[in-house]
This record gives sequence, structure tokens and C-alpha cells, in this order.
Amino acid sequence: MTDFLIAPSILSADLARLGDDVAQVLADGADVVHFDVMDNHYVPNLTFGPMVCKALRNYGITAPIDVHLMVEPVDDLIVQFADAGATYITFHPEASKHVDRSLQLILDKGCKAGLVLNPATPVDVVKPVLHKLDMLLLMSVNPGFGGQKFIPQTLDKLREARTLIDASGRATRLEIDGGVTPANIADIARAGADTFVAGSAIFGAESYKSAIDAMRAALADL
Ligand SMILES: O=C(CO)[C@@H](O)[C@H](O)COP(=O)(O)O
Repeated sequence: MTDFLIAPSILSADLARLGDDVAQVLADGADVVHFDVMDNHYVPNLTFGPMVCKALRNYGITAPIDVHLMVEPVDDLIVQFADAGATYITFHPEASKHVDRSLQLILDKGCKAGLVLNPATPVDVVKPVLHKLDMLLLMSVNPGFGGQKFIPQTLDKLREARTLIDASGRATRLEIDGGVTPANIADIARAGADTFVAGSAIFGAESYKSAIDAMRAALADL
């Protein structure tokens, strides 16, 4: 059975009481904290930096923190987030002049490394560096905002990425981000994803536990 991971995006959390909200969503069954870093340059929105990641660690959050860098350039923030307690660090290949070097920097800092592909970026881009990837994240919306609709063409990209990862023999996680809900998560898993970022579908729900349970129930027979 596939080891599915649910990763709520704190972009949709209650930022005024972030520590409590993250602790709650983990207590309600989430596996990973998805940490969206936006710089108002690579994407048209501005969120939080390494100090907030460090604050979550100091607060006592021990779950994996999956830092998704939507910033340009990336290397400086890779170092800062690694020092702040990130578990995974992923970035967009368009945002680094030297993708292999940036991935190696993440690995040398003791974190798990990943790349993120926008809806219009082909899966082929990762081929030369697949051996360095612990995570491949496919965006199923254009990055910058929560609450958008899942782009259905991403299912074909997931199938292509799953074939590539399986052929590599590496245990690279295949993550999906954007518009994931209890209603579409099974189709997304069937296409090959094993790690599911969900912001509004979890933090926007009346009960985080019910939303996460509904996702797990949809995945149960796969
Ligand atoms: O990185 C992003 C957006 O850029 C995502 O993590 C979204 O925050 C996911 O939000 P929902 O689509 O699940 O509301």
C-alpha cells in the first residue's frame, strides 16, 4: 500500500495564531507542514520567511516542514531555511541559474531536496537531476494564491512523472499542490501522487479532522 502523506498549506492557516493552528492540524491527522514562501517577485504575493519556520520549531512543532520556495534567487534562502529547521526544501528550476548546484546545496545542508514544476513547465526538465530529488512537486494551479481550481491537465503530468520516478528506482516523493479536495484526491492519487498539499480544503473546513479523514477515506482503497 502506498504511504500517502497529507500536507496542509499554512498559507490558509490562521496566521494570527499560527503555532496553535499548526499544532491542531497535526493533532487532527496531518503528516507534514507545507510552508509556502512567496517573495512578491517570482510570484505576485508575499508570505513568510525563515524566522517563522524557526518560530514553529521553537514552539515545539516536530513534524516535517516542507518549505516550498516561490522566490528568486534561491540559494541564500536555502541556507537560511535549512538553518531554521526545514525538512524538505523545494524550488522552481526557473528561479535558479544553477539548478544542480542549488539542489546540492540543499542536500549538503542536510535537508531533503526537491523541484517544483509550474503548470506550463514540462516534466522532462527534471531528467538530468532526478538522482538528486527526494521530492518532485507538481503545481496544479499557477503559484501565488490559495483557493484556486485544480488544473485537470496536471493528471497527465502526474502520470508522466510517476513513470519517470518508478523507472529511476529512487524513492522520490511525488507531491501535488493546488485545488486538492476530498472529491478529487483519489483521481490525483491514481495518476501517481503520493503527497497531497491542501490549503483551503483543510484550513477552510469547519473541522480539520473531518476534512483530513475524508481525504484518507478517499485514499483508503488505493
Ligand atoms: O503554493 C500554493 C499556491 O501558490 C499552494 O500551496 C496553495 O496554498 C494551495 O492552496 P489550495 O489550492 O489547497 O487552497
